[in-house]
Formats: sequence, C-alpha cells, structure tokens
Amino acid sequence: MQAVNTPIQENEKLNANTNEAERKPSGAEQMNDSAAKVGKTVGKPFAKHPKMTMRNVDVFYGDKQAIHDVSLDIGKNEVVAMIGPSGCGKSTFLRCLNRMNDTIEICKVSGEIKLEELDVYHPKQDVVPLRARVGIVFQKPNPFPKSIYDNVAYGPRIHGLVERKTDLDEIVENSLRRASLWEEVKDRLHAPGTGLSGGQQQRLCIARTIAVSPEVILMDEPCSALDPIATAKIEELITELSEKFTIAIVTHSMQQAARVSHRTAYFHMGKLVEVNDTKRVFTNPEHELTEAYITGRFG
Ligand SMILES: Nc1ncnc2c1ncn2[C@@H]1O[C@H](COP(=O)(O)OP(=O)(O)OP(=O)(O)O)[C@@H](O)[C@H]1O
Repeated sequence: MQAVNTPIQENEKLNANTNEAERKPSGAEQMNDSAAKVGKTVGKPFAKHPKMTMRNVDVFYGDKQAIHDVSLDIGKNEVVAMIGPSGCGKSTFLRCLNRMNDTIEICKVSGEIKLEELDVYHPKQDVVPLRARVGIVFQKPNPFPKSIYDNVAYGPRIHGLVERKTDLDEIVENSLRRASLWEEVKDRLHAPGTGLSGGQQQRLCIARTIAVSPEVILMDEPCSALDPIATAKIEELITELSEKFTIAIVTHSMQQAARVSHRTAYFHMGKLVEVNDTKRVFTNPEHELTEAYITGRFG
C-alpha cells in the first residue's frame, strides 16, 4: 500500500526552501528595533489543499496601516492559530476573511482573499452568503435576545435552508449536539439564550454559526471571557469541529494555540513574521521575534 502523507508532511514539502535566507537572523536581545527585523514571512505559510488563500493583503484604517503584505493559506480541515502582541493586527486580519471590517468606513483592504475560487472582496460579492460560508464566533458570547431554539434556527430561516418545521428541528438538534450543548438544554429549548452561563452562551453561538453549515469558522478569542472549565470545553469542541470545518482562531493564550491548532501564525506590528507547525513554533521557532514572544520577552 502506498504511504499517504499527512497534511503537515504535504505542507512541509510545499514550503521547503522558501525562506532559507530568513532563518534565524543573528540576534540582539533588544526588541525596540523589532519592526526592522520582521523581513519576509518565514516558515510554512502555504497549504497543499487550501480552503482560503490570502495574498499580499494590506489593511489601512484611514492613513494608518494595520496589516502589511500578508500572504497565508488555511488548509482544508486545518486549525490555524493567530498569535502576537496586543495591537499586532490579528483580529483585523481575521475579520478580513469574511469582510467583517466592511462596517468600518475608514477600513480599506487590498490584496487577494479567496475562499477556494470565490473572490471574497469581489465588488459583486454579497456578504450575506459569504458569511454563511465563513462564519465567525466573537470574543464575548453574543446570543440574540431570543430563545435557545430561535438563536440556532435564525440562520437556516433567513437563508431559506428549510421548508418544514421537522427539518428545522433536526438542524437545531444537530447543531446543538455538535456544539456539545444539546444535553444541557434539550429540556429548555424555548428559554432565553441569554439565561445560559457564559460558556453555554459561547457554545450556543457556535451552534448558531454551524447551523448554516459553514465551510470555515473564524474564532476571535472565543474563550477570553470564559472560566478554565468552559474554556476546556470549547477547546475540545474546536478539535472535534476541525473534522468537518476549517478553523482560524485568534488567541492570546499560547497554551490554547498549542493545544488546538495544527499551524500557528505569529504576527508582529501588522506583519506576519512566522507560520509553522504549531509544535515547531513553541519548541524551536524559526524567527527571533517569535522566540522573543513565546519566551515572554515581550507581548
Ligand atoms: N476600528 C478601528 N479604527 C482604527 N484603528 C483600528 C481599528 N481597529 C483596530 N485598529 C488598529 O489596528 C491595529 C491592529 O488592531 P487589532 O485589533 O487588529 O490588533 P490585535 O492584534 O487583534 O489586538 P488585541 O490582541 O489587543 O485584540 C491597532 O493599532 C489598532 O489600534
């Protein structure tokens, strides 16, 4: 039988030798001139089977550039974690992937962002169907002021995904099951979603996101408002969800990135410094700025 490469091995091949010149710049400990040290992204920014491809992405808020020339793939069924110091642009970049920044008038995005063949920023692209394919879960759980059932049923209803009540019931149950919430709420589906605990509300928001069968789920610090037990549940869930969905997660927790992701992308001052297999990033980072961050020298 022919040996089949794992996605990590395939990506390894694809990214080999792309960045020889960038490896381990000899390094001063001083980080105050760190912007000059970023250079080109090192490591493995590309995937053999990309679900989303981003090329040369720049983002401006008015005159201020928040993202500089970022190129990255997110592979099918891959979990990519985005880490970096506060203000480095992780959330800005994540929010470009389903055009959440469209509501910010001064925000201008250029470069190419694709969901398979779909040009995410094509002027004729409607954001509603785009966001059904690329869902997002925010930092603070934000259930609608509706019942648990109606929170999950909302998306399938507005996207016209079902005709019969029994089909909707099935979607609601399956989504709550996938979000590991069904057992806790099955007897009170018509109680308000806002009456759940913080961790349950976040799992409700995940159920609401997956109810429309997205292909990609973006998570913007999904556990930062949760206690350690609720956090552990969401992390378990991320691992389960990655069997069916592609996931990009912004997190402040390096332990969380290490636990849930396949590759980790390290951002610094709006630039993508390094992308590598998560294990490598946390044990033997390629760039001195990544090393400085993971060893706590700044952040
Ligand atoms: N709506 C906005 N208007 C103007 N500038 C913004 C806006 N949102 C973010 N910025 C700026 O863009 C830069 C990147 O911010 P962003 O929130 O993406 O960083 P981050 O890495 O996610 O930070 P944090 O970890 O603190 O959430 C920062 O300098 C920030 O001040």
